[in-house]
Amino acid sequence: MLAVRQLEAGYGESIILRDVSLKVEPGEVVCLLGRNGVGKTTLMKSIMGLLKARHGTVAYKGVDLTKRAPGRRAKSGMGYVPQGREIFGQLTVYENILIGLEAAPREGRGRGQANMIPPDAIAKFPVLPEMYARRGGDLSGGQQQQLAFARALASQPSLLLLDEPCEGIQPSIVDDIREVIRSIKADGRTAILLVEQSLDFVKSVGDYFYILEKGAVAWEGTLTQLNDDVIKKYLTV
Ligand SMILES: Nc1ncnc2c1ncn2[C@@H]1O[C@H](COP(=O)(O)OP(=O)(O)OP(=O)(O)O)[C@@H](O)[C@H]1O
Repeated sequence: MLAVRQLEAGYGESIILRDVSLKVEPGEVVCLLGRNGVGKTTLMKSIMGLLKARHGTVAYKGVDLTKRAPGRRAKSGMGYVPQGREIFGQLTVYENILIGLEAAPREGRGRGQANMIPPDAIAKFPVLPEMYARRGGDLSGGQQQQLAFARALASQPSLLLLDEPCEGIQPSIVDDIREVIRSIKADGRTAILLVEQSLDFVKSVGDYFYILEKGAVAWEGTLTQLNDDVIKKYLTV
């Protein structure tokens, strides 16, 4: 479903990602690991089209999207929960979710449904409807993270890019997010690419793992292959 091939990307003069290739299939949670600054967020941005590829390709459902803008990638089914959440602080919770809905493909939605938030996106976060009228900026970090998730789910994506969804979040909401990821995985239709620092968390949801080092894939494998030696070599600070 998502196939990144020999991707090279960077900022200005500096090349950050070198020759990165990876795949994510529906029903699978693929985790992207690596120490701080190795290029995980840069890779997520490149997949979403927020950063141009200098070399290589990003293909999705068999279509080469490398030259397409982020909006068109979202309309093709990519949902993005960015690091730091990037909630619109002045907009209400409801308006924030509507912005996610804008990314949804128009076809398949009948008249009168254009502004309908899919019940599925909200059912996973029952606390949100109670806060529809509040400003996004007034929510706690954990509530904002749930909002960012619901905003991404509003477009009913078939690929979810999650960049550190548990960063700075209290344990009870981390548990909620784990359950949401598991339920999305269980439906078998959605592919998930997850960046997360907590090894316990990624081990509890992940099917396959890529480790980046200096912007390149240094290791890849399954949960059982992700042993103490690999962790010590590539992840321990
Ligand atoms: N907008 C930018 N302009 C220039 N350099 C950047 C920019 N964003 C990131 N970098 C650099 O790119 C490299 C990779 O950063 P990136 O945020 O992708 O790493 P990361 O693996 O996600 O790190 P972390 O775990 O700390 O979030 C770092 O050296 C960083 O300083």
